Amino acid sequence: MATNGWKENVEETVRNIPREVKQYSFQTEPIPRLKYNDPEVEALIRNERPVILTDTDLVKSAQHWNLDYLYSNIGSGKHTVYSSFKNKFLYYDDKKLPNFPNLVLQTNHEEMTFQEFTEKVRNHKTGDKIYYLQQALNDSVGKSIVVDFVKFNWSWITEQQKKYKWGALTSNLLLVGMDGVITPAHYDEQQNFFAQIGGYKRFLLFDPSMFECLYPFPVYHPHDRQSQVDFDSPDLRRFPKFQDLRGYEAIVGPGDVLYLPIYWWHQVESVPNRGMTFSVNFWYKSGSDEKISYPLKPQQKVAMMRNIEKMVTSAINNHEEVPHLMRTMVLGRYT
Ligand SMILES: CCC[C@@H](CC(=O)O)C(=O)C(=O)O
Ligand SMILES: [Zn+2]
Repeated sequence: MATNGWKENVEETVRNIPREVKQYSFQTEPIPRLKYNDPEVEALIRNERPVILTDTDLVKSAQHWNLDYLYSNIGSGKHTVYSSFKNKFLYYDDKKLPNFPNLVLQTNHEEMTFQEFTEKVRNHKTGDKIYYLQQALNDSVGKSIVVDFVKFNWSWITEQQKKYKWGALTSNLLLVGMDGVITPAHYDEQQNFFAQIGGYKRFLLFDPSMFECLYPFPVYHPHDRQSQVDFDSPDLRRFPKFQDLRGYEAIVGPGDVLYLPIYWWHQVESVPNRGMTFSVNFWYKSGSDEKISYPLKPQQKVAMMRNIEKMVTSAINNHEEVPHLMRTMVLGRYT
């Protein structure tokens, strides 16, 4: 069975790819790339610092997943597929759309079988929409996919979950992207072991303290947790602190697992002209801090700001009044 890159020299490829990816206005430094049993790994994960782990065999049983194999084996269930005329797939929460009836969305999503998705990919011509399948792996998939899934290195990842006192595994998202798809900068409220199965992805990561440089949409907005800043053409009048942004960067290839800490911002780009990408993420609820220690960590301040925004929005009972109240509270008083 053709494997999609597991036979390549991933180390050498990830060393050479940086020349192929987009350059942005901000500086980045490399994310450490270590063997899973390197003594440094534990301190990095315990301190919620990102690290790329090699040789975990976490998803080695899926090394043969490619379009043909999934077409023939994933079954006839429906999958959520996002489509866009551009390459950016800015996430939105459907439940918050009613607040913004005039919001222009760059993408929309539809349910289709993997076979329908494959047809769209195979018949794609320049100028057509591009597609990004993003589907939680569940028991609707075919038997051989279940077998591959069961053979993931669950003993290793469950050992990590226990060691770092994380909460429950909430989902495994299967991500199948066409060449060059981009998930713009956002943060998630879960710990994430991001496993790359096929193709190469470039990760740009930013510490939770970069919240003030990335200007997320309001909590009640469909694009909650996503940055308002267009990295390709930043509006520095509205978002001046974007000029102070500093980040981390790395390429992940087949077999790599990125530990993506909760609340860390990330932008993810399928490396252009290297074909489709196949990934599975492992999202875990974060553990509860035994005791609060001061000063608070940046991620704790983000959680606090989110709670304040949620409380104000709910108490004032009209999201259109929130901006004025927030400005009244801060301008001229805390500025
Ligand atoms: C919907 C999730 C997309 C993924 C990024 C990517 O691979 O495009 C991500 O952001 C994450 O795993 O947290
Ligand atoms: Zn994410």
